[in-house]
Amino acid sequence: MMCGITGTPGTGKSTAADELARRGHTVVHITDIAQPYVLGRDPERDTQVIDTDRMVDEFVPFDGFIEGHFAHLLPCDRMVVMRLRPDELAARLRARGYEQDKIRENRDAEALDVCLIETVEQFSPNQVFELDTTGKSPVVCADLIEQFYLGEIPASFGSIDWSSYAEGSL
Ligand SMILES: Nc1ncnc2c1ncn2[C@@H]1O[C@H](COP(=O)(O)OP(=O)(O)OP(=O)(O)O)[C@@H](O)[C@H]1O
Repeated sequence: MMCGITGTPGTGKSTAADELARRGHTVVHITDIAQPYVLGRDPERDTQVIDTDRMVDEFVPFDGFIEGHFAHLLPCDRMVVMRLRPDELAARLRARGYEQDKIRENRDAEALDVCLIETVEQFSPNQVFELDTTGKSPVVCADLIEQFYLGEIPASFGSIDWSSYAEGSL
């Protein structure tokens, strides 16, 4: 059983995944396997361009958690989409030193459910768990992810509406 953990940058994916690793689960961070697939840099978006097609083709599934923004492209059995209220997300990205444009792009993507939509397009409803992390500690987030992984809580998504946060001033 391989469970993907995806979400907008800053929602706490790697922090929760590190907690799962501390509990003894096998955890792979996509950032640790992506290097051979880097095609170059997109200066406008200040991000690396990854050959995701080749990465997906060469990926070998395993038992555990695969964490990262592209996890929903991989052959996961279950998917967790981590969410964070957009104003909180913007504050976190500001604290990380992100440029205003990048904060706005990610805040708006979170407000408009971009990651969730991409995930539900790839998986069936009984595979997707949308986790609102707002106000939850990394330990509580890891607890909920673990319970979903073990089948102790059901798939669910679609109850969040943060559209009013999109395109507002920062
Ligand atoms: N549940 C939480 N509560 C409060 N702060 C958190 C929580 N989870 C993560 N953080 C903090 O938020 C920041 C972003 O967390 P993290 O790096 O885990 O996000 P991410 O989704 O993996 O981001 P990226 O996709 O850019 O790697 C870090 O400073 C981290 O300490």
